[in-house]
Amino acid sequence: MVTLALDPLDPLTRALLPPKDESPADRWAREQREAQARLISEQIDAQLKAGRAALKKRPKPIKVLLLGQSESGKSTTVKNFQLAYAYSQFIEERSAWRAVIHLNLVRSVNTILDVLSRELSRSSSQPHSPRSTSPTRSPRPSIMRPSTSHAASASKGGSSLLSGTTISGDTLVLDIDPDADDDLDDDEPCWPSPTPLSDRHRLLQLRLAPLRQIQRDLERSLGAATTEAPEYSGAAAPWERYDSGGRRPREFAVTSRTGWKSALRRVKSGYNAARRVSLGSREETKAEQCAQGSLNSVQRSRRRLARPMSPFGVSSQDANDEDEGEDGLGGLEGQGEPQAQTAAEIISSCAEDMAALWADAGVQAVLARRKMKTRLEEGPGFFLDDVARVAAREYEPSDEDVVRARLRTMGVQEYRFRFDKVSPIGLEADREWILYDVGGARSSRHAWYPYFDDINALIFLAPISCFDERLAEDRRVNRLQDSLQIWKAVCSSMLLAKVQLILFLNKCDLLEKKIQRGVQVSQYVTSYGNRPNEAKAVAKYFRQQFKDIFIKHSPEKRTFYSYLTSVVDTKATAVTVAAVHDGIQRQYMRDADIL
Ligand SMILES: Nc1nc2c(ncn2[C@@H]2O[C@H](COP(=O)(O)OP(=O)(O)OP(=O)(O)O)[C@@H](O)[C@H]2O)c(=O)[nH]1
Ligand SMILES: [Mg+2]
Repeated sequence: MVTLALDPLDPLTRALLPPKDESPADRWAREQREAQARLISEQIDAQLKAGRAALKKRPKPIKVLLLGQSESGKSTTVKNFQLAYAYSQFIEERSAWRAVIHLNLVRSVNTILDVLSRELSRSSSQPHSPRSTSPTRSPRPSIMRPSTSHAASASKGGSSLLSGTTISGDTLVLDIDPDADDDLDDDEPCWPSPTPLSDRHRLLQLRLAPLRQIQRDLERSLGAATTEAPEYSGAAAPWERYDSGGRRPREFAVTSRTGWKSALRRVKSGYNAARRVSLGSREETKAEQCAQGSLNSVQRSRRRLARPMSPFGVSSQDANDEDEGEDGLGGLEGQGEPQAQTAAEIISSCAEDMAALWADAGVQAVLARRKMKTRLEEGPGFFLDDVARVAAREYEPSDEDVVRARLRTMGVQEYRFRFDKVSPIGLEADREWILYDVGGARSSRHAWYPYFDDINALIFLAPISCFDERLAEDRRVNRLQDSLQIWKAVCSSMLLAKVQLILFLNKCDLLEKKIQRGVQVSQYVTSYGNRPNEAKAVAKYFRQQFKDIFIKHSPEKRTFYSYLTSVVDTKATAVTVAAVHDGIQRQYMRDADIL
C-alpha cells in the first residue's frame, strides 16, 4: 500500500514564505512592501463599499405607463412631456420627423386621388348624368348600416360593439347603439350624383401620379409603423384572464426595438451627410437651370421618376418582397435619410399641384359628399392646409408639426427623462423618469401586461370624440366602447391595485367640432338621452361613466384623477403635464414615506 507524505503547508502558503536565507535588510524591505499592499487593498475595499452604498441610495426611477387604444394620443402625450421637461431630447429627433410628415401629407393626397379616379371613372361610365358644380345631397342610405344578422354573428366574446351593453358578463352604464354608424363606405356612394369634375382634374391626377411611388418609398423607408394595424378580432383586454391571480404569464414577451423610435433612427442616421449632398446637388441644379433656360426642376424631378428604380434605389417590387425582419428595419437602417431627401425633392416639385387639388371647389364638393373632407381634416396627420410650408425644399418641422404627425407605435417604447427643468414643487428634481409608450391596437395589447407590476403611475388615454367611430382593426367595435372595456380591465387589475391611475379624456377639440357640426351624441350613445347636445355636457357625462367604472371596479379605494385634454394643443397640455408630473411625484414620495 502506497502512503502519501502530506505536506503541512499548502502550495500558496509555501510560495509566500520568505526565502530561507533572507537577510535582516531584505526582511525589512519585504515587510514594508506587504504593509503597503495591505493598505492599498483596504482602500480599494472601502471604495467598493462606498460605491455600493451610493448605488443603493440613488433614487429609483419613477415609472409611468401610458395606455389606451390606437390613435388615442399616447405618443402625442409623450411628446408633450418631452416638450415640457426634456426639450433637448425633443429637438434631437425633430428634423427626423420630416419624412413622417411628408408621408402623412402624401397619403392624404393619394386618398383624394383615389376618390377622384373613382369619381372620374363613374362619370365617364354615366354619360347622361347632369354636370353641376354644387352637388345635391341625397338622404343617407340605410344599407350602409350593418345588418342584424351580421350584428348577431359579430357579438361573440362580448367584445364587440354589436354585443350591445355587456362586457365580460358585466353591465356597462353606457348604452351604445350597435346600428348607429357614421362611417360611409368610401368605395362607392350608394346614390347617383352628378360629378363636378372635368379634364382639369384628370390633368392634376396625372401630374400628381408620382406621389404613389413616393408613398411606397417612404413607407418602405420608415418601416412597418407607417401602416395602421391589420385587422384583428381579439379581446379588448387580453391579459384579463391571467390577472386575477396576479401572475405574469411567461408567453408575454416584449420587443422594445420597434416603433417610431426605430423608424426615426433610420431617417436620422446620415441626415447631415444626405443634406450636404442634397444642397450640393441643388447648387449644380441652379447652374444647369441657368444654362438650359426653360428646363425647370419640376420637370427634372419628374423625369427621374420615369426610371424603373424608385428614388430610394429599390424597385418597388423588390421593396415589397423583402422581409422586414424582427424590428421592421428590413436592413435599411441608416439609408433612410438620403431616400427621404429624394422624396422631399419630388414632394416639393408637386407642391403647387397638391395645393391646387386641395383648394379645388369640385374636389372639395366630391369629398364633402363622400364625408371624406371632415374625416381627412380631423384625422391623424393632416397637413394639407400647410402644403406650401411642409412641401417647401427647406422645410424643417416645427414643434407643432411633430405633435400633429402620425406614426403608429409598435411594441413598447421606453423614454428615459432626467428633466431639464426643476419641478415646481422642487422635490427630487434629478430623479429619473421612465415613460413606457405602448402600441394601442388590439393585436398589441398582450405586450402591456408585463409592465403592470413595476410602475408607479398609469396615464390612460380615452379619446372621447370617438363615440361615433369604429376600431380600424375590428370594424364591429365602437371606439368609445373599446376604451371603456380597457379602462374597466385596468381599474379591476389586481396588479394595478396600488398604482395611481390618471385618466385623460382626450380629443376634446374634435368632440367640440363634431358637436358643432350637428352630430347627435344620443344617436350613438342612447343612454345619453335628451341631455344637451353640447361638448361640455357630453364630456361631463363621459367622465362620469369612466368614474363610475373606476369606483365600482378598483380593488381598493383610491383617488380618481381625470383631465379633459386635447394633447395636440401643447400650450394647454403643458399645464396638465405639469400637474400630472407633480401629482405622480408627490404620490411617489408619499408611498416612500419621504413626504
Ligand atoms: N385633434 C387632435 N388630434 C390628436 C389628439 N391627440 C392625438 N391626436 C392625433 O392623433 C394621432 C394619433 O395620436 P398618437 O399619439 O400617435 O396615438 P397613439 O395612442 O400613440 O396610437 P398608437 O401608437 O397606434 O397606439 C396623431 O396624429 C395625433 O396628432 C387630440 O387631442 N386632438
Ligand atoms: Mg403611439
